[in-house]
Amino acid sequence: MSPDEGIGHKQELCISIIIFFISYFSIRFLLHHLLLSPKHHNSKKLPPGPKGWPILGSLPLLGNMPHVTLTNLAQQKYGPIMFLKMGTCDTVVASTPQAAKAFLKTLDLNFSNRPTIAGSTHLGYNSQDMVFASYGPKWKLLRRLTNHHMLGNKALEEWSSVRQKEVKQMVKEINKNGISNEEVRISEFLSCAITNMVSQVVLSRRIFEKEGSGSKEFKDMVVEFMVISGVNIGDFVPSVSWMDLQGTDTSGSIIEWALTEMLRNPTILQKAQKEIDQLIGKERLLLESDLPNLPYLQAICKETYRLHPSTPLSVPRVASQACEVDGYYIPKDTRLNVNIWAIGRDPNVWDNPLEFNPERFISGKSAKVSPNGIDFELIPFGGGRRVCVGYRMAMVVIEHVLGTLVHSFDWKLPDGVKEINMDEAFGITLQKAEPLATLVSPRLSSHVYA
Ligand code: HEM
Repeated sequence: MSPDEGIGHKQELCISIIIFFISYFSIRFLLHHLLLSPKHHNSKKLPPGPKGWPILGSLPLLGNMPHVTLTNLAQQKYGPIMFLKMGTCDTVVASTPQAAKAFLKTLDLNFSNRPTIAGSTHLGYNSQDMVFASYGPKWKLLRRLTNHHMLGNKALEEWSSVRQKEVKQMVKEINKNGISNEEVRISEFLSCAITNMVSQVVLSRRIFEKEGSGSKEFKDMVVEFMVISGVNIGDFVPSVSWMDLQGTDTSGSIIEWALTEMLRNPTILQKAQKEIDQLIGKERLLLESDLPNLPYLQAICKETYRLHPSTPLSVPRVASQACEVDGYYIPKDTRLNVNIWAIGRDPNVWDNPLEFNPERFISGKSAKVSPNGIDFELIPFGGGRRVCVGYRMAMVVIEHVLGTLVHSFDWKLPDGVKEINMDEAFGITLQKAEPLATLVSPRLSSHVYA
């Protein structure tokens, strides 16, 4: 190589390096300021939040337990109102009672619609059902009819005997397992009984004659519905909406978590049994009409809603108009997720938040807190005008079934099992990763199980 050729090569190399650095920093600048940074929107101040990746935004950050990741991000870095790019969608997450109240009470009307998501398209008859229907005359009519015929106070009372029959049938079936010393997988009995209660109200017939494989498939379908109603990657990145990226383990419910907590804390179980024994003795099953006289049972249910809410990120809403919350700008069409799980574990609200302690709802500052959407520190059913329409029925069924199970049976772990796995399953509904399996023995007079 001649000296001239050597100098030429060096110049080419220098120019290539300069071009590389200019391109690198230009692309970084563009991605950072135009695509990724959620800090400003047309010079208005957005709530703080993670920057995320091109196209997918913050989705890769969410991991297997989005409610847990979002709680950590809020508590450790970004605060109660957090803004994220989820794929191509602007999303705001409310993680404290005050933040939830700002959206679900103060700005309730502006957030009274739900976004169009996979659940609404595939299982909600193209957003024609009540969960996803646009806020307007049709939704109002559906809510009125549902309250009148199925889920309002009067209708609830009219269907009471149907629910109690199902509970009796369930007790009978569980007792058969108890007598033969077989393990009881409670989630399957619960799924069968509760599905039958709802199907008789909605379809005028029972779906399952007895607990079995059919109930498991139906439960899987319901769980899938809950999963795709919550956070589905395809909802945020339309090009992958045909993929079902969250499968989830199924089964589980508030009642299963409550029983699990009581098995880990036998004094709570015994106290609940004593309360019911003192009220009704051992010669009959618990009735729904007994529930108002069982404050400790009610406190156990509230404590379970707090620590193990079934829809940890609620059902999403969407901003109909741009608005302002706490000095932050929220653009039109921003999705809202209320992190119900984070609110239930907020250390600024709850003393020893990770401890299962029903007493906190008996006396002290939380004694009067109700889960019906009024007190924003405990909102398992959401709040505002789109609060869960089934909350009254859910609360009655949960208290009645749980009370009946602890009154009717003694519960113990199978021989050799020392600890219960408390892991949550991968997914957006709060299922137990490992279904509760126990041994039961009857504790009432034998004629009660006949
Ligand atoms: C433990 C049981 C339940 C929990 C934790 C629960 C939770 C929720 C939550 C968090 C929402 C969203 C509320 C919001 O946007 O603020 C919701 C909505 C809804 N829930 Fe429930 N729910 C339960 C049981 C039920 C039952 C038993 C039914 C009916 C039989 C029901 C029917 C609905 C409907 C139709 C909506 C949509 C309401 C609307 O958009 O107007 N839920 N539920």
